[in-house]
Amino acid sequence: MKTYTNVFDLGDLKTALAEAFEIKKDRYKYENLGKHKTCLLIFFNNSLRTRLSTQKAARNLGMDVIVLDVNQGAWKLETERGVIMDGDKSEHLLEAIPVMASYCDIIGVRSFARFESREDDYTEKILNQFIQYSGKPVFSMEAATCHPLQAFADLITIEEYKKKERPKVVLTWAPHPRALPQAVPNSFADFMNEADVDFVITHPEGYELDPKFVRGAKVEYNQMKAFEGADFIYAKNWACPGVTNPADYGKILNKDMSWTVDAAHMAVTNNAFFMHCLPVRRNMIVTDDVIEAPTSLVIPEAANREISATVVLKRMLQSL
Ligand SMILES: CCC[C@H](NC(=O)CCC(=O)O)C(=O)O
Ligand SMILES: NC(=O)OP(=O)(O)O
Repeated sequence: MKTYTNVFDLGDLKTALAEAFEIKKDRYKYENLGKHKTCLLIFFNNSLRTRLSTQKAARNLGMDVIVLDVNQGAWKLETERGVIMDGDKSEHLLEAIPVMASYCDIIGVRSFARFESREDDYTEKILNQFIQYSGKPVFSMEAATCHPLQAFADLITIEEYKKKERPKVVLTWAPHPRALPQAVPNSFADFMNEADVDFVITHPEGYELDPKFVRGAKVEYNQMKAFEGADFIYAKNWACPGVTNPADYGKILNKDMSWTVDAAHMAVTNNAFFMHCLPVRRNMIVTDDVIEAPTSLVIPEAANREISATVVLKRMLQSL
């Protein structure tokens, strides 16, 4: 595995799940694979789960780990080529990437959507420069349009808790005070469309996700109708993806609190499990009673981030 940026990089999902459950049984099974190998984790944005779980995964495999918060301590980076660098940015990505790559064997990158240009975000301009100029295997720790480590952990969680062979899984939009990326819902849809589930996406009009990720999923604008009979509810906020109206890309079009997932929503489901990637804005995305209920999986879901990262890093080490 040379890159991990989307579901297709993982190959057959049943095989990937088998590897995940093997690791879950003994997460140190491959502890010698990463001996004298270094994993560099580069963060352009904040993180708790990804920062901790990916370090743990690298250590499970015997790797050394370096964590760099680009905007805290390193030089501010220019990402545009051809720019006269007379401003506040001291270093260009085109030097920084090969320099950083010289100190490690595998690179993880977190670089959220910037909402300045839909084209720059949806062509993964930053992540692809690391892939192109580092010469090392690169995995996404949430880039502009995808968060595949999260979605793989979500799939593992659904596989562990499902009570039927083909569960109904609903991805629901919910309100948020900020304009958040589409990376998490995009990757969740990416994975659910390849998994053996009955997948439904529900959101207000105007929030249509990119067709590249929606693919054959059913889109239902009536949230309560979408929730009927659901086995899993996956809640997330995202800003306008700019599909219906490109000029609205990155905007907040709606803060309708009737989309907040509460007990009345969960009552029409098939006693569904509740999921969210975290961090979550309580009583915006979901009410306290729903996220604290026995059917809430947000903690085991977050714990599975160690497993998804260990599988991905194992495959990258095996490809060195
Ligand atoms: C794993 C999720 C990371 C990120 N979440 C946020 O930026 C939430 C920030 C906030 O709630 O203020 C997102 O929505 O993509
Ligand atoms: N879910 C997730 O990736 O959390 P962090 O942003 O805290 O890493």
